[in-house]
Amino acid sequence: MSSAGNSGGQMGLLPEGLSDRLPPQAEASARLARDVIDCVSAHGYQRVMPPLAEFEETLTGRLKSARAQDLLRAVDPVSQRTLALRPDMTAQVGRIAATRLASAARPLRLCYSGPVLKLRANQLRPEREQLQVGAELIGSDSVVAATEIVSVAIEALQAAGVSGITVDFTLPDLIDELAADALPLGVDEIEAVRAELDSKDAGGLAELGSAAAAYLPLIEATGPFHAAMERLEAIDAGGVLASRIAALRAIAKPIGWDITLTLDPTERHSFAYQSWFGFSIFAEGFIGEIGRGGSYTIIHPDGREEPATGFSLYPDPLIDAGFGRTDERRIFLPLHADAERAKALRADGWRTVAALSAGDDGAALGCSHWLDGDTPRAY
Ligand SMILES: N[C@@H](Cc1c[nH]c[nH+]1)C(=O)O
Repeated sequence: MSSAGNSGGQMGLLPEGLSDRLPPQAEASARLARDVIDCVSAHGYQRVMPPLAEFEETLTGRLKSARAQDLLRAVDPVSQRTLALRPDMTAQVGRIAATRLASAARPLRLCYSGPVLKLRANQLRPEREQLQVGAELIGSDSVVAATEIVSVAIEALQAAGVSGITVDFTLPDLIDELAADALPLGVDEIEAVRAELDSKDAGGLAELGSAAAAYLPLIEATGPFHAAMERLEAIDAGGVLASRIAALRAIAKPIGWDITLTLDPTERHSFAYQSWFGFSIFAEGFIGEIGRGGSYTIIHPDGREEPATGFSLYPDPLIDAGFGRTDERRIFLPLHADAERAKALRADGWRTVAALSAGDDGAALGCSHWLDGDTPRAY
């Protein structure tokens, strides 16, 4: 969120990582979220508004393989149960899809926008509260579903004025799949191999022994999409890899030439519930990802599993950089200005700022114009 919020004299007024959005960024934030939601809605995604907090177990138990999370928790004096503030709305949408909308027709397209909260900030993003805007396609994790989600995510960012977009494809469950058969690893070895792959440490990986060293070529299969895909193809790991390679190529195919595509097959996302397909979105000039997405599995109350695919954008850095702002025309209305004329100006897109007393100063109140009789005049 805005650095303006916690800077200077405000230091210490709010807990670390939480800040106010002030004008004009608060409005820019709302406008940008609206632009993204409008774009997603135009593709048939209907809005849901889950609550800010819910029982901890419903936040963590609905998505398969969700990692135990650092959550901001409180004991609810009403139910005597532990509540948690949401760190992510995808799990909430999963709960809605598995319960109240369990019998709605599939595929079910839902979208959302709202704040999410992390217990701890990281260096890249010092803010603990972030705006999250996203869409979930429930009932499918097919190539067609993934293609739709990736293209809607890109279109939504473009609708918000973002250019220079890079999409980085990942294969979240690849290590588990390979370890189970083609490149076998013991259960206790998997985490060590993952850690070395996370840090792209070829030396460390080789030191783990010959079974782990079989994963070395995956480190090389990283970078610009087509070259990295060729290196991935050269790895002989049977059907697991072949089907994923074909799927990634199919998803990549319709993506516009103006989008940079990269591959990082072993990259892990923070929430770690993605199944076969994942992606991160970056924009030129911004450090860190501004969106993530992928396929995942929702667990219904009866144990049934349902595939889904979705994305979430985190637009705060865009707002800090001035996206979402418009040139607003503010006009000062002196005392006793004509109310009908003022109404007509508002209908024409002006923002009117009415004097409450003779001493009010329109220019100091941010107006570029004042109403002189019937005529707007520049200060
Ligand atoms: N909510 C996920 C992204 C996602 C949405 N749907 C599926 N994955 C995240 O923020 O990392």
